Amino acid sequence: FWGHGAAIAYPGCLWEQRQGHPGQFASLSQVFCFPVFYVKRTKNHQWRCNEATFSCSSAELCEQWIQVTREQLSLLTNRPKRLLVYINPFGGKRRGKRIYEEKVAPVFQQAGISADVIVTERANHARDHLTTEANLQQYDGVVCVGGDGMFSEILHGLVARTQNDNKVDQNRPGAELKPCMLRIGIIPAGSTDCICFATVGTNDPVTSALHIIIGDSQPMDVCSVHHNDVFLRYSVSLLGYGFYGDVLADSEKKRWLGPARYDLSGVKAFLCHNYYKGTVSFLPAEDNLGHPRDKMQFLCLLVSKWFHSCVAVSSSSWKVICGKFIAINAANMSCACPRSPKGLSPSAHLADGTADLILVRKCSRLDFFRHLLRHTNTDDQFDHSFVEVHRVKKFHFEPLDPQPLLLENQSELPKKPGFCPMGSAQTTCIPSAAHSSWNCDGEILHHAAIQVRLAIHNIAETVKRKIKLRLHLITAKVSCLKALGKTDSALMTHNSLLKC
Ligand SMILES: Nc1ncnc2c1ncn2[C@@H]1O[C@H](COP(=O)(O)OP(=O)(O)OP(=O)(O)O)[C@@H](O)[C@H]1O
Repeated sequence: FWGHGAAIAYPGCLWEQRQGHPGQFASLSQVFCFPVFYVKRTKNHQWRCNEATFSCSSAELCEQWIQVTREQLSLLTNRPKRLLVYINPFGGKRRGKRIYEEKVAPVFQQAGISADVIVTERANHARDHLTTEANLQQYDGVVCVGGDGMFSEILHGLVARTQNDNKVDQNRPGAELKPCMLRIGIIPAGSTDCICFATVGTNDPVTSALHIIIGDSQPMDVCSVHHNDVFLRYSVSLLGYGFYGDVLADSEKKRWLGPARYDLSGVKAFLCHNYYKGTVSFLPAEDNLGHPRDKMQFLCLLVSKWFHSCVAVSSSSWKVICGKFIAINAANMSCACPRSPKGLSPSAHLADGTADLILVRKCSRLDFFRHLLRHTNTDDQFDHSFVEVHRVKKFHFEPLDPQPLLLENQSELPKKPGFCPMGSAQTTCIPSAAHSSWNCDGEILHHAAIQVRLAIHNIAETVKRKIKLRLHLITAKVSCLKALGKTDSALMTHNSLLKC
């Protein structure tokens, strides 16, 4: 079972089974069996839970197998045993609770995972609970049942809690933030679920549950967004000004429409064809971190980056671009979703300490349509004279005209009841036609002028963790075979696994 997937749970029971031969009377014989549940990869990156039944000729051998398997599984320390689950009952088509109860809870139970479930009662309930109340010591991870907005809420809660516990002031622009020790699992139950799609490759609750059970992990970069040295929010996927900001701002007024609101607001923003004047300045990433138009495969680049990151490469200097922009997008990850399987920036990486800054300058409506259309097919969306893309470590945006009214110490314009910003001394502005708003992972930021920098990233840890997991698997199988006296097979497994 190691070859095709990883064993996830086994009740370790023995039972009697009737055996017969075709055309003969079924004879009653005692066979000792034990089931092993394992992950099977199906099409489109989806995973399913399968069961294999192993039979042994004697009870002792069966017991021995169960014990050895149990011991080996207990060595896989990256698998969670206790989880804290937050369900947004209002995300997407409002099916979060049902999805969890019908598709996820049974698999967790089968894998012996205990879960404390909190169904949120208001926006930011999960964030506040994580920041102040939750006893995080007793959990191996936090699970988000909802969409990108809910994920962002949980991320903010966890990051804030980690900084508070480590006495780091997250509001200070240059603060060295501490990475979070707890992992966040995502069960897709929102409208777009872009973060789940970009990390797992599909929006399927059972697949996500299985990834959580076997302890898969994928570190991510987290960007911090400030306005005049005041902290606004963190971002892990998309920061979009202009087109994507306008789509979000309009779609928030149509929440009652469900996921269809994005289509309607998208068409409206496209027909409005607004452009915004301003200055973008950015610090380009080092050359060894690749370019957004590279066609290199994700994993190869990730590993090569890890090696290259050991070599000191001098940083370039800041670059400044002024102009009229239809869209300014910063993608921390590909931002792929079912409608745009390649995403906004197909070769953006999840944990390399950079973001891809995409500038779409003022162009005709038809040209912009051609650019948008390329997000849905295999053509290169950057291959237009009015589009430029840079891999960056930091960037600032300043609108040409200063924003009109700033109301000190008031909360940001509410996106929905109960929404309040993360920063302490917030300043608020009223959006005007000369300015768009920023779409920060699906949340609106009304400040046009922002400063963005990569705040947390830990690529070396990923690679280390993956190597460690592989070694565990090899040793587990070899020990199983040795325990059963199959030394030759153990040696063969050891050699063949080491080769791959
Ligand atoms: N009980 C609740 N009542 C109202 N709002 C909530 C509640 N729980 C969470 N929220 C808020 O709902 C917002 C949207 O939730 P979520 O991201 O799950 O769904 P979505 O917006 O439909 O999906 P997506 O973000 O993928 O487009 C989140 O920003 C979250 O803060």
